[in-house]
Order: sequence, then C-alpha cells, then structure tokens
Amino acid sequence: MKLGLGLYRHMLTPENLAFARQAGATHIVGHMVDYFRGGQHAHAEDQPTGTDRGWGLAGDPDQLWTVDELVAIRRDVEAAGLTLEAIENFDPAHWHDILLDGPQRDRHVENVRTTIRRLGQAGIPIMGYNFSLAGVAGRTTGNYARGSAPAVGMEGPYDLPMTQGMAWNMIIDPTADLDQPLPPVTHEQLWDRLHRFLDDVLPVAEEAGVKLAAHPDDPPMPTIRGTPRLVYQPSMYQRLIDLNPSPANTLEFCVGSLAEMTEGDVYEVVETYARQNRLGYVHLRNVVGKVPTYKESFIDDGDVDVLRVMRILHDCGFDGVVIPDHAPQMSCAAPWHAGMAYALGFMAAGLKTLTGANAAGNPKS
Ligand SMILES: O=C(O)[C@@H](O)[C@@H](O)[C@H](O)[C@H](O)CO
Repeated sequence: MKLGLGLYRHMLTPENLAFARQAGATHIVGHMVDYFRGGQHAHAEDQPTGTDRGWGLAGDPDQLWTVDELVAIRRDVEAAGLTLEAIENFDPAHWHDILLDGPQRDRHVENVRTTIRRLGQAGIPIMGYNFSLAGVAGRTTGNYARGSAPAVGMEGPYDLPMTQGMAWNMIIDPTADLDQPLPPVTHEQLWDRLHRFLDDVLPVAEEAGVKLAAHPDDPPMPTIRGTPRLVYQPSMYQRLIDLNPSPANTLEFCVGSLAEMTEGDVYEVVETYARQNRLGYVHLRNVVGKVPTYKESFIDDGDVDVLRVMRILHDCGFDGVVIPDHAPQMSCAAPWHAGMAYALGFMAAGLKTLTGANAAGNPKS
C-alpha cells in the first residue's frame, strides 16, 4: 500500500508537490477540473460546497485535456520525486449527456474514450469518476471537528430540484433556464445509463492500459436534488462491479462515504471489496454519524478505526494508493496544509506499523 495526496487543479504547484513529498506521500491524485471556476469561493483550498447553483462553471465543451498537458503534469509530479497515480473526475462539460442521456451522448462517449486514450499515452494508469446527476451536492461546512476545526458535513436531506443547465453540481450551460427543473429520472434508468457507459468505454480503457475507478455517491443519499443516486449503500458497489467483468472496472473506494451509509459494517465492506482485487485507489477519511446528518472529523477522531481499515487493506493484499481525501482545516497560517499533514502523518505511521518501513519504503526510519 502506498501513500498519496490528492490535489485540485490549481493546487498542482511545485510547492504543494514538495509538501506532499515532505509529508511522506509517494503518489499524487490530480484533479483536472477547476471546480471553483467562476470565482464563487473565497477559500479554494476547502472542498467545494458551492451554492444551489453548484460549485462553478464546467470547462470548455470543445477542449478536451491534451496529451501535452497531461504529460506536463506527470513530469511536474515526477520532478518532485512523486508518481502520478490517477486523475480524478471527468469535466461535466465533456460527458454530461452520458449522465443525462441527452442528444450529445455519442459525442460525449467519444470524448471519454479520447480522454482515456490520452491518459494512457501520458502514462497515467487510473481515471477516477463519479456517475451521478447531482454530483457532490448538499454538503455543509461548519466548525464540526475537534477543537472547532472547520470541516465538511451534512445537516439534512437536500432535495431542492435540480435544474436545466446543470450536471454533476456544475453549470454546463449558463444560458439555460436555471429555474426549470430537470425531467424526472428513475434509479433504474440511471443504472441503465451507467451500464451503457461502462460497456462503451471499458474496452477502450483496457486497450489504453487505464483503469476506470468509480467513486460512490457523495453524500450517499438515495436522492439528492430530487435525482436518483446509484451507490448509496455498500452492497450497491457490487452491482456496479457486476455490470461489466473488465479488470478496468474498478472502484475509487471512498471509506468516508461508505462509513456515512446507513447500512453495512465498514470493516466487512472494506474486506469484501479489497478481496475482489477491484480497488483502483482509496480515499481514507473519518466521519461521525451517517447520512443525512454526519460530520467529517480528524482521522483519529471519528466512528472509523482507520488503522483497522488499513490493516484489512494490507491483509487483503491491496498494493495501490491511499489518499486522505479531505481533512479538517487547522488553526494556523496554512489551515489546509496542516490538516493534510496531520492526516498524512497518521497514515504514514499506520503504514509503518504494517510494513515496518516508512511511507517512502525506507526501513531505517
Ligand atoms: O471534494 C472533494 O474532493 C471530494 O468530495 C471528492 O472526494 C469527491 O467526492 C470525488 O471527487 C467525487 O468523484
């Protein structure tokens, strides 16, 4: 098992890469989508929570990520002594009609195929995604964590109808009537869309040597903004895996989201999926409570025994990357960095107890 750090697009800087390396990470998960586009957020290092109009403006529908920009990011990461393990999340501008089953679906399938081929050419082995209409919506922020540290949570269901012009909690068409609700969609219709997506894209992923890794619903509610969710209980991940037997059909296994689900024992869940060898990479964070009211917490201070989770992953032979995902912000001049350094230090100690080596593989430390 390897230690990694996730960085939003604007945070993929030499300084943050050096920070990751110093904190013991060996791998990076990078985001290409600028979730904060449109300037709605004062604190862009926080996880995006956004407004009823979503996080921000999706990217340029006609401009896919190029091989050159992907290679440039990989080289920057490598220059800092790290490995680029994955890109997390497609740009809603490039694939919204796959989610919405809209008129541009065929073009968007080609967009995703092209993007995956380019990741392969750029030597990036995993593409994380989240198949969801409303996306990561309905989260709140507050001084929820130990010592009143700012963190993310949920304070009740969020079913304000989703509108036209939005997908995956971003604005895909600012000219659309943003008060006009989206036509109703059922859970089964959305499962069918996911099934078609996987069948259309996984053969290309296999050819390109890239794994697709599915994030569960965040937050894991049966509906958000009146739209169905797919993986909001642990057993629903099995349905996703069983849709297509390709080895490229893997999971962006978010232990925090799994712990927020109302069913299942998180340790049994980790073991079930780790044993199937289907984990692309792992998001590890702690949480108090379950949907619809939970609060994220410091990694050593929530409902989950994170060290026990790490031991199960290790014992099941998981040799991929584990990242802290989110962490509460700490009171100091660099709140995000301090929060992440705390989480990474804890995880590095966990790795050391499991393997006898530090996160960088050095047995002497
Ligand atoms: O704010 C974030 O970075 C997260 O909430 C992500 O873990 C998010 O859930 C995933 O990127 C969805 O694919």
